[in-house]
Amino acid sequence: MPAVAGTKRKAQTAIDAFISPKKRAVPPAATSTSPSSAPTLSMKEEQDPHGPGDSTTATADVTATANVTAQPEDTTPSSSLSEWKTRAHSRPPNPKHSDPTRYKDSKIAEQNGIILRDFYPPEISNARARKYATGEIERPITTLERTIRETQGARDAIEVADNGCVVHWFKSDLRLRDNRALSLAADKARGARVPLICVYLVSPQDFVAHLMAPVRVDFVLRNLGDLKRRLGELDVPLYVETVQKRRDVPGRLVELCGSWGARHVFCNMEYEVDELRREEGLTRMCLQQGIDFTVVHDTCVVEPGLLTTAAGGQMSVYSPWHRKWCAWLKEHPELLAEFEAPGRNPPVVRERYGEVLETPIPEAPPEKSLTNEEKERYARLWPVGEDEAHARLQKFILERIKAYHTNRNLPAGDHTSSLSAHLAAGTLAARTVVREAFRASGLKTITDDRQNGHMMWIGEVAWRDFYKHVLCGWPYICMGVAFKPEYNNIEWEYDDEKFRAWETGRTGYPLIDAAMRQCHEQAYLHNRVRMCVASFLAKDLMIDWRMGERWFMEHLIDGDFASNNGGWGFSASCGVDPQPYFRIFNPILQSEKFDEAGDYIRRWVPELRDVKGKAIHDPYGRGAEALARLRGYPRMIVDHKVARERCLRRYKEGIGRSTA
Ligand SMILES: Cc1cc2nc3c(=O)[nH]c(=O)nc-3n(C[C@H](O)[C@H](O)[C@H](O)COP(=O)(O)OP(=O)(O)OC[C@H]3O[C@@H](n4cnc5c(N)ncnc54)[C@H](O)[C@@H]3O)c2cc1C
Repeated sequence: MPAVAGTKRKAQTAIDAFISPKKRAVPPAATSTSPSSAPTLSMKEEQDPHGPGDSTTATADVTATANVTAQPEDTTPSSSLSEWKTRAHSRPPNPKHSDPTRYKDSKIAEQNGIILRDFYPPEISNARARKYATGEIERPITTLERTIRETQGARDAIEVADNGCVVHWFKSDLRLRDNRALSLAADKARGARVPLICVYLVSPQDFVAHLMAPVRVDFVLRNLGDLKRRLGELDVPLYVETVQKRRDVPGRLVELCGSWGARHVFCNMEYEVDELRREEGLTRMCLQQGIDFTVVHDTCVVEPGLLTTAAGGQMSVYSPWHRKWCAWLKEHPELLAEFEAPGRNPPVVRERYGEVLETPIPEAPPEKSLTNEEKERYARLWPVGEDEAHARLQKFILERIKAYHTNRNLPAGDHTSSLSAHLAAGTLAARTVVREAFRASGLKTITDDRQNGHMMWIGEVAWRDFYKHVLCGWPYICMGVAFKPEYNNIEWEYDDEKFRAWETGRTGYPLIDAAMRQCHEQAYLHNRVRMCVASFLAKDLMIDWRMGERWFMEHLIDGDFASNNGGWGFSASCGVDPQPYFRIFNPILQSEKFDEAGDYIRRWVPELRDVKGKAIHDPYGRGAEALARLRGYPRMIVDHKVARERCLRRYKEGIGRSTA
């Protein structure tokens, strides 16, 4: 990893925790210069012919390398449950997918829209998942880090062309301030007295494969508009292009670099399996074309892999991990140092790259577009841009962070930061928010003190780091299976009617219904109610948690694979450091405890607005039946007591089954 001026950074040891015992020989460095045609990423012969290593969601157990091509062709998206289920899968079956040592028989997951077979093979087998956990199969981050090391010398030898430029590739880091890769790119450009050019490639297939909600696509595109304007003020072009097939994204990037005379591309690392594999392939592919592709850690405060047990093992329990996270920051305060934003480009940029400066931001692809009404509503609710993100952060720190430890669990009112959409899109860095909250705390060190609002909040941001660390260490969670393999044997329900009641907020449990309706309206939910609705789907309805995981991704403005998978795993008890399976949220008690006065329910469930007192939590059971019936509020679709017993039985049976 290149060092960054003013911020001592060390990356290599970080990765040692993930390095598998197997080491490959160093391949000879390629030295050719500018590309004549766009290369594409490809698959090894052992890989799935239907998809490249990819995705932020139910991903393939496949590995992309440079120089081959393979990608799914058809990606017609579908968003409703019935569409998922009626979808015809015309592809001929792949015999490898019936190999039980690699893959499970995925019919149920496929038919219920959990595994997108247009992009990915079936979910992997438990035995194969364990091989990732032990490092027997090399983890994608290990492969990428190894490739970075192996190519370092050859990449360092590449010089900036006299009439060229340096490129920063934006992905989920849509900001100028405190952006590590952008800062490195700007440094390089300044040192060589050449312009900095920025690029963002819109990939509709990635939006579909990664289940990106239309509202999140809209948020990204609106942010790109703001980013382009801000960069434009510095004469830095932001080139945005839609690349229809995601397999063409790497090749197109290389092609653009060739046409701009760029021999250096910088970007920040994303930790989902597809992205790690794509970047690994790109590092080699670029080198073959004489381009130095530099991918660096940025999205976490403490990068994945740095924190291990005393014996060097991976950590899967949050509390001890968090204590280490705090200690690490005490020892390495430079991790909170701000990266410098880019300065003005030299005037030559207008002459040479004038056309790039003028390119527009494309519309959302049709399958991910919003109605005009939705566009206006979300633009009002979720203004974009890094200035907005910083203003939100400062307001939260000034007004609410102090009481965060006492109020954070209350969904009514405004007690949390609502910064998750900005952290997911990268308009704000996690490092920035931790630095600012720490500064405001007036404390000398960051601690795990849960009685202090500032520290409690920083601890929540640490959960975000934790789940990304888990994703790197146990990459099979990207492959359609639970963190805890034995929980893959639980018998789930696939009941359309009940799922529909859940997603439309008509379960008859007021808190659950309020939450789901808020999600439709705002594309956002408070953490407490996320846990409640997730627990209700998985434990009261016994519906496969992965259907809820998908639904969240397709509806949230802050959809983030690692945090979403972590949250669902926590609530359904099959994830990393979850609540025990026998702890089953009682939706009425949760309602009484966290929305005592019923304000949250009354806001989102208008049928119950006039219900008085405690009846708000259970109108049919507590004397408000006539009013609830009159207003058309449904009766409970399951009896919690009965559902609880069924859940305990199913979990026990599932966990007790063979885990092969
Ligand atoms: C089932 C379920 C699904 C979830 N899906 C997502 C998701 O797709 N994207 C997402 O960003 N968060 C997700 N979360 C975590 C959490 O609910 C949200 O981050 C939080 O509610 C966002 O609101 P806020 O910004 O006001 O958070 P604050 O309370 O202000 O917290 C500050 C930041 O810390 C991070 N954070 C807080 N809690 C968590 C947590 N439990 N796990 C990981 N990061 C956390 C977020 O980045 C958040 O913006 C999920 C939680 C559950 C239980």
